[in-house]
Amino acid sequence: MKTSFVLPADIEPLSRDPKATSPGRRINLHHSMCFGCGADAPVGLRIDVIAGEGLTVSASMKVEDWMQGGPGVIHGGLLSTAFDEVMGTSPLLLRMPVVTGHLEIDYAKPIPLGSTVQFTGEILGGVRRKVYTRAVAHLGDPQEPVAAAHGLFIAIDLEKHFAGYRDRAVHPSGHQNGA
Ligand SMILES: CCCCCCCCCC(=O)SCCNC(=O)CCNC(=O)[C@H](O)C(C)(C)COP(=O)(O)OP(=O)(O)OC[C@H]1O[C@@H](n2cnc3c(N)ncnc32)[C@H](O)[C@@H]1OP(=O)(O)O
Repeated sequence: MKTSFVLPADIEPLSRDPKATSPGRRINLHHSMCFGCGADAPVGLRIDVIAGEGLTVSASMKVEDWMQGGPGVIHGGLLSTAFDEVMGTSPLLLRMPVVTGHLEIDYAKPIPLGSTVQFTGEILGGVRRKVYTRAVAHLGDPQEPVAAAHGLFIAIDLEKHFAGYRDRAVHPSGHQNGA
């Protein structure tokens, strides 16, 4: 699939953390109200990202009617959100919390409502705090990708990064902190 994404020349291999989620198990370190993965989010993708071997992950997502963009097909921005979730979860195999720094999507074919998108993702390597990832989406035949993505994720200190925002967090009860 064509892409304009270029990996840096100084990219280095990264290693799976020995305590990372075992292959075949859901990576579940995020929170329940997340739009991408949360089970309690009132609207969301509810994507389960499954650890694979090495630095790989997989996921699937049923394309529901509310995800429509063009008539009968998924909205492209929503697909990019799914890629963000799949790739953004993968650095937890390094036991490294990250946020998205840069995301690129290559759309190859329309994705019909009612289909199930299968994602495979992998960590390609890193430079300092930067983690480079790639993911591919297909509808059942891995030889027929419908889209692919590259993501650059930046390692963060979770407490510092979200300091000043946590009082706005919405909880499953529907209440905000302090409300
Ligand atoms: C925790 C579990 C996660 C589970 C799954 C989550 C999936 C969903 C993920 C998301 O959607 S996160 C929400 C969207 N992203 C954000 O809100 C991030 C907003 N941006 C920031 O907070 C800051 O810009 C950021 C933390 C990414 C970086 O700021 P810093 O001040 O900490 O670092 P700095 O600016 O020095 O950048 C660090 C390195 O990244 C590079 N960099 C940063 N942004 C870049 C960019 N956009 N493109 C290319 N490189 C970038 C930067 O050049 C530098 O490279 P070098 O090491 O080579 O100097």
